[in-house]
Amino acid sequence: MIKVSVVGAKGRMGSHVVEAVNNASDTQLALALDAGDDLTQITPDNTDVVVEFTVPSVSLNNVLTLIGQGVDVVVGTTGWTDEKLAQVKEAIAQGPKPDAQKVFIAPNFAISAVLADYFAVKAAKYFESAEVIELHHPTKVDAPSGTAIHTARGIAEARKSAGMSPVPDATETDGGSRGQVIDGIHVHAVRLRGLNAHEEVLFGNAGEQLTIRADSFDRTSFMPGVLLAVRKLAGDAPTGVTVGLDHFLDL
Ligand SMILES: NC(=O)C1=CN([C@@H]2O[C@H](COP(=O)(O)OP(=O)(O)OC[C@H]3O[C@@H](n4cnc5c(N)ncnc54)[C@H](O)[C@@H]3O)[C@@H](O)[C@H]2O)C=CC1
Ligand SMILES: O=C(O)C1=N[C@H](C(=O)O)C[C@H](O)C1
Repeated sequence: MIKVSVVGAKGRMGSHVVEAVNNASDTQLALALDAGDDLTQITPDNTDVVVEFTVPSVSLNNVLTLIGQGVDVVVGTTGWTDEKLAQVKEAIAQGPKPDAQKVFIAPNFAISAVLADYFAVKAAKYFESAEVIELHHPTKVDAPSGTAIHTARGIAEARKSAGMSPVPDATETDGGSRGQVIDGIHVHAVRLRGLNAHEEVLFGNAGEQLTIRADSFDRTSFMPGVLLAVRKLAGDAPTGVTVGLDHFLDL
């Protein structure tokens, strides 16, 4: 049995993870902690893998603490920058198991979203224009979504590798309607009661358009991916920091 502790256990995602861990035949819940709890209760004696779903403002500190505790971590919280990833790598190097520590961060655990992201990167070099629209529930604290940032960066990287010019855009006045520009790709965020987590990637050429859309209607959609990551970390996942569930899929 894989012993799993959950940090952020009272949240929308954390509570689903607690249920998924309790229901799976090869995992058992160790500790379920939330804001105000002492994470140093989590040790290699009681936990094989920690799942962290909290808020972007605290996630880095939680991960650094958990590395210090010598436990492997699956992170679903958003807000990861290159600077934060560098701090995680440094903490691993200075931590109790520099050669064995595993930290896995997924912008999105839903297979639909991971595949949409993958297909978007494949399509990117064939289209002159590309824009990303993410649509979420109105209780989400961050915008744009971590997934949309990841998708935009992937498209930008593919365009750069293909030697493409910037996307065409004749806008002269913009009060914010053109969205946030991430590595040259415009990203738009919608917040609407009734939605859960959705993303559309729009590609355009003269006379044609490709739309790639992923819809997570319910948070249960993330749980197979979370459990896959837990099993990989307890098994043959690489040491160090890995970003993206695509690394654990046969794509
Ligand atoms: N990677 C993925 O597939 C997904 C990622 N997310 C991300 O997961 C994060 C959490 O989302 P939700 O569960 O919807 O948020 P939420 O607000 O429902 O839950 C966050 C939980 O973290 C707790 N928390 C706050 N500070 C804490 C601390 N210092 N230590 C421990 N717990 C603390 C809160 O009390 C709350 O229970 C967000 O960044 C969201 O974007 C959400 C869905 C899927
Ligand atoms: O907050 C959410 O709900 C989600 N957050 C993640 C993100 O920001 O990409 C993943 C998914 O979109 C749901």
